Amino acid sequence: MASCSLIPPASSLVSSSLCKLFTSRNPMATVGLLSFAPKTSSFVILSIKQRAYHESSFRVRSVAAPVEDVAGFDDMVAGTKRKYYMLGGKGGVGKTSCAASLAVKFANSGHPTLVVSTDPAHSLSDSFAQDLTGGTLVPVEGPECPLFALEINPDKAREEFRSTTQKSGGTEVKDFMEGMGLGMLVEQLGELKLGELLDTPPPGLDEAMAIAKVMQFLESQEYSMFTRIVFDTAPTGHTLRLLSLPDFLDASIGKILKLRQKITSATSAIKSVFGQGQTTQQDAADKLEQLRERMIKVRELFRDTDSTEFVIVTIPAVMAINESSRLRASLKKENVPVKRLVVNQILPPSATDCKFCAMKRKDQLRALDMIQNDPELSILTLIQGPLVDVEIRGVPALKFLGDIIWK
Ligand SMILES: Nc1ncnc2c1ncn2[C@@H]1O[C@H](COP(=O)(O)OP(=O)(O)OP(=O)(O)O)[C@@H](O)[C@H]1O
Repeated sequence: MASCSLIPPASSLVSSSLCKLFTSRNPMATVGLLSFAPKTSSFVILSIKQRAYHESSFRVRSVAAPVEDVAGFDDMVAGTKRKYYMLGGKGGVGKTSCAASLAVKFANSGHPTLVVSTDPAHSLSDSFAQDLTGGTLVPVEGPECPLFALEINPDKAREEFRSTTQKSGGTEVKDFMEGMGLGMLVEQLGELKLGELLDTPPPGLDEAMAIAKVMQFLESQEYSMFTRIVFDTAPTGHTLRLLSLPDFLDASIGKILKLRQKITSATSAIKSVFGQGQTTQQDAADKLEQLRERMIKVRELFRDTDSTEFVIVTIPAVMAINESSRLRASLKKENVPVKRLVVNQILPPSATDCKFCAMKRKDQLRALDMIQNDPELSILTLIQGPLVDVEIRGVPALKFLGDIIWK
């Protein structure tokens, strides 16, 4: 008599069907699945037939792409190791409301939590209905466990950095170097146009510097208590540019640092008479090196599947969904882990729709259908957030929204 006993981890539907198929062909066998290699879609089956073990391997032609096993909020809240959640998407879809509600939920679940905004148009203060401005840690009143907010002003972060690096372009150094016959190096320094870089920064630099600033904070003792960090990021375009920025900065800062190496090793005479000039040059170079290192950390943080998750927030509208699909594709290209898609502002069910609501609902259903057929989005765990009839402001409202969305 055929029997099919599965050896863990063979517990999926696919493996159980496969065992049944195997036993129907080998009625005298007792089988178990030994392993499954998703890349090659190969199964190895162990069977016991006539008191002997046999191993057979199968290649399955088409296996549906395994949807990543994502549990709900339980999975997000489990463990005390620090985890980062970045919420991003098109402007106005509800990123801040979702980020703030997630932060409240983490805090109410016992995690000392930090919610950070790196969006130049901050709305955390509006969302919490408390003044959280100032660029430093501000406690949020209301949740059961400590919840702090940090609104980083990207302009200020850039200005701070700029004031130190500017010193390196001082005429004293240039004159001195001309005098030493190193005019060529001065020209090269000029070509780097560091001042201009900071006056008209490439898109994404502001956001990158803001996140770099957060990384700097997070290294300090004061921040060591936080086990959950939620980022309310800038709208999609900024996020995408931010992701490609570290490579650009790495290259340009690398160039500057190489030049510094040249200058400092060019002649020991420069070192001995550089005096103040050398110190400022050194300060600026150190600052640049620090920025470069932080950029690398930011990039690593975004790609660390163990500690970081990027949650895409969208609404059931064609334009927003198209943008989310592009965002997901770009994040995938950059190896940024994405598991969940929040579709916010879905019309709640109603028995008596007015004409406007009926049309709107039809439109939303069409958009939701698009998600199911979108190769980038259909694989994500879908979280539906209802459109609520009051503005979401303040901790009680955020708790209410969080309890609906983060389950
Ligand atoms: N599910 C919802 N039901 C009702 N109103 C909502 C919902 N989600 C968000 N809102 C409201 O929509 C507005 C925009 O939300 P929010 O500021 O969170 O969006 P955002 O994506 O962060 O915007 P921005 O890109 O401008 O920063 C706010 O007034 C907020 O209260």
